[in-house]
Amino acid sequence: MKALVVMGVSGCGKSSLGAELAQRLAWTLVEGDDFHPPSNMAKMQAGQALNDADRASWLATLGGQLAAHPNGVVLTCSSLKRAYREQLRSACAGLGFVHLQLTPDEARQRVAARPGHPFPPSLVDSQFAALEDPAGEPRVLSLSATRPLIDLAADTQAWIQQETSLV
Ligand SMILES: Nc1ncnc2c1ncn2[C@@H]1O[C@H](COP(=O)(O)OP(=O)(O)OP(=O)(O)O)[C@@H](O)[C@H]1O
Ligand SMILES: O=C(O)[C@H](O)[C@@H](O)[C@H](O)[C@H](O)CO
Repeated sequence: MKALVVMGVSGCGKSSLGAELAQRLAWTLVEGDDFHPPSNMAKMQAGQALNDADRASWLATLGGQLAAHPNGVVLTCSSLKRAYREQLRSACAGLGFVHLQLTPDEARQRVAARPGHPFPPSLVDSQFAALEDPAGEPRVLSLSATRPLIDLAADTQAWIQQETSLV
């Protein structure tokens, strides 16, 4: 496995774990949020949740990013719905997903504690409404997002090794 998506609702820790993993694995880090079209950023800043149409071109761009880094890539991307994950899988065979799970209250607290961040706490509920649990899909690791970052990174690394040795 040379490509991994760190997924989950806003505030779950995608950027934190993604950066840690990219450094440990010496893989390229692709921050999904950096690839939103300006219209998506404007919508979120205005307190409106993104819909399928808003996310479609963004996911296509992110699929291109995965394919562009065959030597190892960690992508941070909410990937809330199964169809979104399928779109990314179709761009990158063998793609793995690490799902950082936390409760709505925990997510709200984390998002509220980040003043200046473009994603408003008022949108957290819409993230949970859109979320389709990836458990049971191929190559998915679900972890509790409230565990220490170094433990999350270590468990993910062990899982990648295990998945890779099965190929
Ligand atoms: N394992 C952890 N334990 C405690 N706090 C954490 C952990 N991981 C991240 N955080 C904190 O939670 C907040 C959100 O983290 P981060 O920005 O990485 O989430 P995110 O999923 O990338 O969010 P978004 O998608 O909204 O950008 C930050 O303040 C971060 O320091
Ligand atoms: O699919 C989505 O609704 C978006 O990707 C959001 O999750 C945000 O981009 C991100 O969490 C903001 O920081």
